[in-house]
Amino acid sequence: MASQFLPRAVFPTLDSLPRSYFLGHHKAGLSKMKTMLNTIDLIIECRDYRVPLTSRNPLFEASLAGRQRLIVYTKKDLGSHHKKADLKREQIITQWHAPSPVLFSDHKERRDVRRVLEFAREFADRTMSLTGLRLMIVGMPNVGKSSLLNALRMQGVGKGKAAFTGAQPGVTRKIATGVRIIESSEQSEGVFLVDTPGVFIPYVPDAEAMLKLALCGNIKDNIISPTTQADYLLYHMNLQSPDLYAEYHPPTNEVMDLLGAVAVKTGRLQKGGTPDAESSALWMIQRWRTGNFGRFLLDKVTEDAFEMAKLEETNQAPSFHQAKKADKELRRARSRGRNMDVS
Ligand SMILES: Nc1nc2c(ncn2[C@@H]2O[C@H](COP(=O)(O)OP(=O)(O)OP(=O)(O)O)[C@@H](O)[C@H]2O)c(=O)[nH]1
Repeated sequence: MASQFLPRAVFPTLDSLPRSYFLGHHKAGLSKMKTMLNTIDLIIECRDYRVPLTSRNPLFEASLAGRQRLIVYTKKDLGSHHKKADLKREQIITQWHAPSPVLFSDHKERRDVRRVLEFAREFADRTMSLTGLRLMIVGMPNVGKSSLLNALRMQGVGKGKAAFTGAQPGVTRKIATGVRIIESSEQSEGVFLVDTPGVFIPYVPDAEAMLKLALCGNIKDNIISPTTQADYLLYHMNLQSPDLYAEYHPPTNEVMDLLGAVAVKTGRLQKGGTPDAESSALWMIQRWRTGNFGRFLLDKVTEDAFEMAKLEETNQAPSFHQAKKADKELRRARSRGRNMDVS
């Protein structure tokens, strides 16, 4: 009888992974956001549905504190199957943030976009500002801010794209002028939404969190080796079901075996017919990011998970200075060829 496949219960800790991706335009964007706060009536903070704990950026808590905020979990279509368990999970996430309002969105789903618009409309009606309401959309790089803005504008005022979007982070580099998403009415001059550049966490103490953010596309694909990301994806796919990759390989914990099979099946071969592991890894990652290798979360959602994560963050949080120093040391060590990551 064939032995039963056992997925890895934990992913090995990769201490050598970079933990920072805090770029110049992130810092500049955040400073500018702070100076604009007194002209903003409501913040829409976007987080990724697949990583509801990990895509929270503590910088926003510190910098935008005291402002009214709507939290929108984007890319719902990549994590939800619209089943009972998904609704239960969404209830738990909503409770994490009480009393702040929370919505879940797929930018292509009219109903989800309408809910965000309705929230903005009601907020505008309550505020009764004669000069119009100004909203600012913030969040990690590539979380879907500009896509949501475009969807809100299309549905709200029937106008096309106002912001560029793209599959890699860093498409929006500067804070734009507000775009109208709701027409003026008797009560107000309408609602305007200001797009902002994505801002990454200055230092991510947990290597696994960095892998999650890489897989979700919050950092560029060349920061962490694609084969390491694919290995982490394989770890999660195995926890869901090895059937997710059944057309390529039988259940396995060996990423190179799977990548070899993917390379052969998709024609990703180098000279002499050797499998191109890196390009196969990138292909796998892209496929998952478009919902074609399983739709699932990388964070575990439980009632107390949010409080626990915040507590851990307080215990772990190094200062900005420490974070920068640690990252510099790491980069130096990597360039000397020590502490290479597993791939
Ligand atoms: N499946 C799915 N993809 C989405 C959704 N929202 C955005 N995306 C995709 O995610 C990628 C990033 O979207 P953007 O809107 O450019 O993200 P951003 O947050 O503005 O990115 P930065 O400019 O880096 O800050 C694009 O490829 C979008 O098509 C969503 O709800 N579902």
